[in-house]
Amino acid sequence: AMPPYKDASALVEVRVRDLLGRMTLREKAAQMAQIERTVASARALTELGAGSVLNGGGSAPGDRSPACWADMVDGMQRLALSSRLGVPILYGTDAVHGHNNVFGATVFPHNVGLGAARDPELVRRIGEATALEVRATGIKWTFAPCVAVCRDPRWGRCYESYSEDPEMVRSLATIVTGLQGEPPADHPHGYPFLGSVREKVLACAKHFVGDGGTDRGINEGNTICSYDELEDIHMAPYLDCMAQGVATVMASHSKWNGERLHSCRCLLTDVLKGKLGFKGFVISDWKGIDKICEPRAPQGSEYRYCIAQSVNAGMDMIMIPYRFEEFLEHLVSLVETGEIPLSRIDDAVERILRVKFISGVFEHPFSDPSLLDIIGCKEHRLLAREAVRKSMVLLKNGKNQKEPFLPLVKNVKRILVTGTHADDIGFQCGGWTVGWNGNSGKITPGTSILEAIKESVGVQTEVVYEACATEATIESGEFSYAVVVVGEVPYSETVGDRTDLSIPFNGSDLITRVASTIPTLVIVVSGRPLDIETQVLEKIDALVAAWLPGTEGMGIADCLFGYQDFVGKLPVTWHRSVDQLPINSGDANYDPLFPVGYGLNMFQS
Ligand SMILES: OC[C@@H]1[C@@H](O)[C@H](O)[C@@H](O)c2nc(CNc3ccccc3)cn21
Repeated sequence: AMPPYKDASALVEVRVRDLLGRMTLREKAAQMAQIERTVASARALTELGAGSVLNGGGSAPGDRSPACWADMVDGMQRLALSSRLGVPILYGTDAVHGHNNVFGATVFPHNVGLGAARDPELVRRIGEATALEVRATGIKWTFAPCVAVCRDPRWGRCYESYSEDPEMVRSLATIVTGLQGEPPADHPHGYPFLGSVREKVLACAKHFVGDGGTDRGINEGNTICSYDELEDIHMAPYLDCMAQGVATVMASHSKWNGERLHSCRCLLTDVLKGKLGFKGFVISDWKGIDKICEPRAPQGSEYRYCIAQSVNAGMDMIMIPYRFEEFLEHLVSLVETGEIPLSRIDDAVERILRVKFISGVFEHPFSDPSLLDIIGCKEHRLLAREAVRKSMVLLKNGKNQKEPFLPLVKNVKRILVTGTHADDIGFQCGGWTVGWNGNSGKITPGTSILEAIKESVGVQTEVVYEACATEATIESGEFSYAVVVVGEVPYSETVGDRTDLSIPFNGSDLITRVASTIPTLVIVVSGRPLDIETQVLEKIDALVAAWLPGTEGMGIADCLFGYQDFVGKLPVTWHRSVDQLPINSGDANYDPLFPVGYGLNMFQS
């Protein structure tokens, strides 16, 4: 007869119990390992039975086409299914603003822009579209949403946070339902959920907990606050994710009052699994356990100790990603010596198997080619365009109260478009796009801001474009107005940590040169507020924060030319000077350049 764990009609917990009972200690330990795709060999997947595979940011197969991805994942699955018990892998990827590693995928605005749009239903629909594009490549798990509450824009991951306001972050946790599907009303609290095998993916709430609150915004740094503050500001969004049946949680590299999250039993086990009742599994971040021995010993050393500390603290799956066999030897040995109780291993594997059974991967282990052409489809790009439009924040509109500068007039004779970010898809997508840190240029199909402006103006209008307008051009006269598009180059994680938030590439200088002669709209393409000096702000006629809009630049033009009004409001404080940081709504003597919630419509000025 068919063993219960292979019986799709059996209860999940019955299947978990049956399979767990058949596994050797080594097979259990292997299920707790997540390895990188470049080391996912037949030995790792068939002989040793690693539980999960991921691609690190930017790591991609072949020409990174959708078909290439699906073939890769299916190939790995076939290897896993040939293991002794035929336990399929869960393949995970960072689809954090669309399926951003895949060439041709729809790239949505990063989270800070969605925070400006403040539309929970829109975010749910983005989750739905993202899930479909991820499933089209045979992948069933994304390391999203990041529910960080960013309290200091010097943090390199500020743009991955919806807002500095925990209530705003909580309201946008609806992406979990978009990604996973809506659990039934009687769904048990904390239990993982997945709606449809074909169209939904497992989500991962990250990074637990306090990643956005580190001192001076230092990535992987130390969040110094009381337990109440940690709970009220940084932990609150996890309740909303769990209420939607989020299947996995990723631990943060950061520390809380000096205690490293990756080995913090209190927060990972007593709070998350105990008090909050989380029944999915907790995964480490990339080489996250390697740092546990610091500062006593260099990261990556004392691996056995790091494994023991982390697993005993409640880590269920380790994103190793390269030292799999070493990990396996140590973990088996640690259980044999009793340094890690077998009951802890059984708890971890039970959680992992529970999520795997829930995900349907036992019944549907392979990709669904019929979904392939949904990647980057028109409908998803229109959804992204709507998100871009709703994320635009109008910060200045006219030099005096009576005459709004926007909407821009379409049928004018001649306009100037200039700035480093006017015609660069890579820049407008930001980090975690095709490459881990993102790139510049035509990295994937999309519409740049310049192309969107050209598409929107009248046929007689001459659009003059120079990345860095020369004096000769500026003085050549007859420009009805200029659009200066400046901002930050793409970055991710620590690479994005800044103490200086001035506009790169001498953006302020370009703005001043243009605005001295021509009526000027400035668009800032950035993952966070940048320094706008008073004299620059006074010189320009209008200012729009575009955040990191992704591939659908038309959404920006929709607002600039008045097809739709501006609805975006600041999700983060726009500081006057970095000397004020950290500065958050609710602070005493809160004196920002623009407060959280600020945003004009085009009739205001
Ligand atoms: O990509 C997996 C995780 C991601 O989900 C986490 O949010 C993030 O903290 C994270 N950082 C890395 C490190 N990525 C990396 C990429 C290229 C070279 C080396 C490391 C991996 N990951």
